[in-house]
Amino acid sequence: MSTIVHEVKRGLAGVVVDTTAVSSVTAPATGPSELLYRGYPVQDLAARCSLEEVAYLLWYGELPDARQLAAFERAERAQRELPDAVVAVLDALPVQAHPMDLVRTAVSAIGATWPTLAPEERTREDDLARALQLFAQLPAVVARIQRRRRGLELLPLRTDLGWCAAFLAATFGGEVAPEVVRAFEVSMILYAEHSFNASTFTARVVTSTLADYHSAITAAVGALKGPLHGGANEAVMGVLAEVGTADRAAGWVARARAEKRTVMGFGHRVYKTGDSRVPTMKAALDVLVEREGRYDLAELYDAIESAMTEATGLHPNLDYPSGPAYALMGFDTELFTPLFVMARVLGWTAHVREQVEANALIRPLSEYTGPGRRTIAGN
Ligand SMILES: CC(=O)SCCNC(=O)CCNC(=O)[C@H](O)C(C)(C)COP(=O)(O)OP(=O)(O)OC[C@H]1O[C@@H](n2cnc3c(N)ncnc32)[C@H](O)[C@@H]1OP(=O)(O)O
Ligand SMILES: O=C([O-])CC(=O)C(=O)O
Repeated sequence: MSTIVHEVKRGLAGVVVDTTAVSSVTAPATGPSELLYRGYPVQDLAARCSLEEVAYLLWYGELPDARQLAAFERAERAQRELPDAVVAVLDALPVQAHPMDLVRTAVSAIGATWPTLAPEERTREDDLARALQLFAQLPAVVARIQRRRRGLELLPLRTDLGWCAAFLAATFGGEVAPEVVRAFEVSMILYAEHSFNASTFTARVVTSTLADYHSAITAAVGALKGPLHGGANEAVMGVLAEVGTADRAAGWVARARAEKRTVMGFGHRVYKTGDSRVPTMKAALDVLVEREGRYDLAELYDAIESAMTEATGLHPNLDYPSGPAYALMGFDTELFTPLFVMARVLGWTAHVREQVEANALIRPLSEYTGPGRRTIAGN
């Protein structure tokens, strides 16, 4: 009997599994990397567009004109209130449950308020209606989780404000300063999409079985929770707290290296010369540092980055600046990855549709390494 030996690509590293027109990540071995959403550099989108415009771009392929944007915003604002059934599910769960567990449950519960369609009944319009409702309602879910954790009275989502400003107002109350809203919006635009990362790939795997939209997104939330992926923005705060002060950074990094520890917020599967999104997010963080006078945090941030790059050659990824930025905005650390979900639902949706429209079941092979053929004892 001949044994077939497959070439094993652990972690699918370097494997191109499909095409995509949603975004491109260019990461040369030397020189700067680049991220384009449907052809537009993400830095330009972050500088010039609202999150709603970026949502439209990712889902429809083009930036909206004024009329299209107004209609999109109107439809989004009209759906911000959570269905009673979803509120009941969320409020029945422990207040101190991890917010990612609550968000994952909320996505699934929102999905259960929609009818299940046979695969042949599924349409692009219906999926995008589900996606728009989820995008509109995630701010209510996350604001509710944050305020319940703090024992604060819940606030309704205002409909006279854009998605970012309405979310921040519902989370923190009162008028949120425009520079804080802008820093938050930049983070959302940077987090919105990143090709075949683990959570997006998860959404595509689930979609490839012809499962529904909310099943794909619920699974993607689960994949994002892990600290090697979206959970790193939460875990970065542990690194900053452990190091404590800038003068301790070099010694801490040397010890982490000796202990072969993974330092959260550094390294990337694709970017090896630096994450193209980091400078834009660092500039947003700097605005918040200036506003809050937290120069100690900025010094600590820089000291860890320098020590890591010098000792390991690893560069920060987007989670490194976004973690402290969310802390300075006033979110609990456990809320950081749910914020990532709120943005990445845009990219997941675009990929779900791309997968549906040119589907091939995703089912790789494995190389078996267990015992050879054997007989059950006594037979
Ligand atoms: C928005 C995002 O999701 S970005 C990613 C967020 N995740 C993190 O910040 C978690 C920390 N980073 C990591 O664990 C990794 O860099 C990953 C998982 C992101 C990428 O990992 P991979 O592509 O598999 O890189 P790989 O593990 O091959 O790393 C190459 C080498 O660098 C080391 N390395 C990579 N990242 C780190 C890190 N953050 N800290 C310490 N060492 C690291 C690895 O141990 C490995 O060393 P070795 O060759 O001696 O074994
Ligand atoms: O692409 C990746 O592997 C992780 C990442 O940066 C993202 O999802 O934004």
